[in-house]
Amino acid sequence: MTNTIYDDGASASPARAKLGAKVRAKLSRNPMVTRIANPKLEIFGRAHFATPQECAAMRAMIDAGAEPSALFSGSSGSEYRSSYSCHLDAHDPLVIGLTNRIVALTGLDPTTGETIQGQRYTQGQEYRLHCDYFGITASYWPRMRAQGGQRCWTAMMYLSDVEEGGETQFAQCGFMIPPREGMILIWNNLRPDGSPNPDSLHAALPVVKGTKYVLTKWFRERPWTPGS
Ligand SMILES: O=C(O)CCC(=O)C(=O)O
Ligand SMILES: [Fe+2]
Repeated sequence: MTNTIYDDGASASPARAKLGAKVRAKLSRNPMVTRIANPKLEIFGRAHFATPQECAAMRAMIDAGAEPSALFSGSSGSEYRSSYSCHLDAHDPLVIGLTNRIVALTGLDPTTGETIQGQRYTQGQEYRLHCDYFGITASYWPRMRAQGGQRCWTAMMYLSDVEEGGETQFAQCGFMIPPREGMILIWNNLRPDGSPNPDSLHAALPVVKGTKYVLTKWFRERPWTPGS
């Protein structure tokens, strides 16, 4: 007899649906949070989540730590994501404080959150269309599955305005969001039933003028254990 482990990474999941409902409820009752009305995607925004001083400090952290972005698969070509990125030091007091605030805002379990990633896009740099959830046919999926499973929610904060370009475009949903310093976006990469939502497809459009800085924190369905 073989041991078959049922892989629900690409299907509906009551556990992920429950997680989605919890975060949705928490964000929906926060008067500082706005839901961006769209039938295809659950996405919320909160302006001035971080102060200009905090944003400046985090931009400096990214400038100090930036190295060319690595994509998981490595197969999409170097032009796929041309920004510079780094993992922020999880022991830095500012990073700890911000992480705590993101957790408080969303109600997500802090143990499910990946390390915050900082990214910087200079003129012409972009992050082409992609989904944040994992495809279960990808070579890295078995490892990602063991290390916390699907990415459910994305919290992304703009650390700068951008003079021109650099919008976050949700291509299937017909809208894009211009970067505003201090604003955080939180979206569900899954449908209400916990299955991956292809309409969460998004891109960081090329920066035309100026420099764009963002922080991204992805949350998994289970505690994140990168070392396992
Ligand atoms: O920089 C952006 O606007 C989008 C970033 C993004 O999609 C990500 O970090 O997953
Ligand atoms: Fe993304």
